[in-house]
Amino acid sequence: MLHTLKLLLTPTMTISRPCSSYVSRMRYLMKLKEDDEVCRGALQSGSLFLYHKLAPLLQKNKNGIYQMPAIKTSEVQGILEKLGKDKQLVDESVLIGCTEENEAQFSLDLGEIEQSEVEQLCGGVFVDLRKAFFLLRAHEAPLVAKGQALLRWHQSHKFCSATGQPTFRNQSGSQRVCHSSGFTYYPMMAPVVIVLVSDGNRCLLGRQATFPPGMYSALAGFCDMGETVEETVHREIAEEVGLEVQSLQYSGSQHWPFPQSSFMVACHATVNPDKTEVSVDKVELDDARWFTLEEVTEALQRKKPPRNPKGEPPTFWVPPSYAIANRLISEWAQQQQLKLKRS
Ligand SMILES: NC(=O)C1=CN([C@@H]2O[C@H](COP(=O)(O)OP(=O)(O)OC[C@H]3O[C@@H](n4cnc5c(N)ncnc54)[C@H](OP(=O)(O)O)[C@@H]3O)[C@@H](O)[C@H]2O)C=CC1
Ligand SMILES: [Mg+2]
Repeated sequence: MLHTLKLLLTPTMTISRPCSSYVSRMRYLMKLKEDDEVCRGALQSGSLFLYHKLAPLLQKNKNGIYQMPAIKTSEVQGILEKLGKDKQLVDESVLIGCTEENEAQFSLDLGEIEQSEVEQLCGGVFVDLRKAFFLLRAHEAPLVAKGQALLRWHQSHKFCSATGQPTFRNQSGSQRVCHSSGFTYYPMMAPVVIVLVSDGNRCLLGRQATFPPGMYSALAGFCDMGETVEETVHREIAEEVGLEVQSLQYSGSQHWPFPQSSFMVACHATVNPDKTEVSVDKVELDDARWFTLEEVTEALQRKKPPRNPKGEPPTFWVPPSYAIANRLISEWAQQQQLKLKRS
């Protein structure tokens, strides 16, 4: 049965694409990761998101909204030919997903080509990823981050760490192999906990010296080898602000591309309301303090870094909506408002 399927999915044939369910899309993507020939065929009929030195290409539509354009592979090959480049460059694309109609989507970095030439022919601009996050609509941010993270991983894993020999990727880019050691390398994310601590009435937010002025966020920290998420939460809160977590509730997760790929596990935590004195670890944090519901509600309404009159202390604001920290802070504010309504 599997053999028959393989024969049917030759690169020159188009896979029949009736309205796809989630399961069929996932199975299709699995197939593309496993079978280089099928993936090559999907690349030819699919589309590409372009990057230049890891900065994604954005286009502004006629309504002034920025989008990350998906450009047909054949079109990109045409652009490469116009620029006198080898159209086989598209083979360096990495698979990042597929549309509801099972059209495969890839990302490709054209960093070796003059940036302005590509921008001119594509009718867009390459924008730093952090800036792109602010410009794109929230649902596009995960895709642009995933594309960049995979390209970055390939760029920094060209050699085997055991033998120093080159590693070779499969067509989809889901792995790299060292033929000398036989090691297979997979794209990795570093697990990180992000925690919104509450004492029942206030929430605790901190800022690192590198944050923009006035921005406070939920506390975060990398998981140590061998730790559970629960253990990391307890340790990080003890280390960074000197408090003991009493209870913990999972909220959600997010892939975070900065500075390298992290897997953010977001939780709400409570501490004993009689033991809330904060002792900040000044190596990790510039400041950490308790905020009231009123302060947090106002900060959530400030969409962008607020402008400050010279000499005034910076206005308090929180990370934008694409960051999972914002979700934790919004959830806490909603819970507090509900509590107030009920009392
Ligand atoms: N999406 C969101 O809403 C938010 C995301 N974040 C992200 O969470 C991440 C972790 O937060 P942060 O408070 O900095 O973490 P930590 O509190 O763990 O402190 C960072 C320090 O941990 C050490 N460290 C241990 N393991 C790693 C690793 N795998 N990669 C990098 N450093 C490591 C480094 O110290 P040393 O070099 O001394 O060993 C580093 O300076 C950051 O990448 C940040 O961007 C943070 C807040 C909001
Ligand atoms: Mg931290």
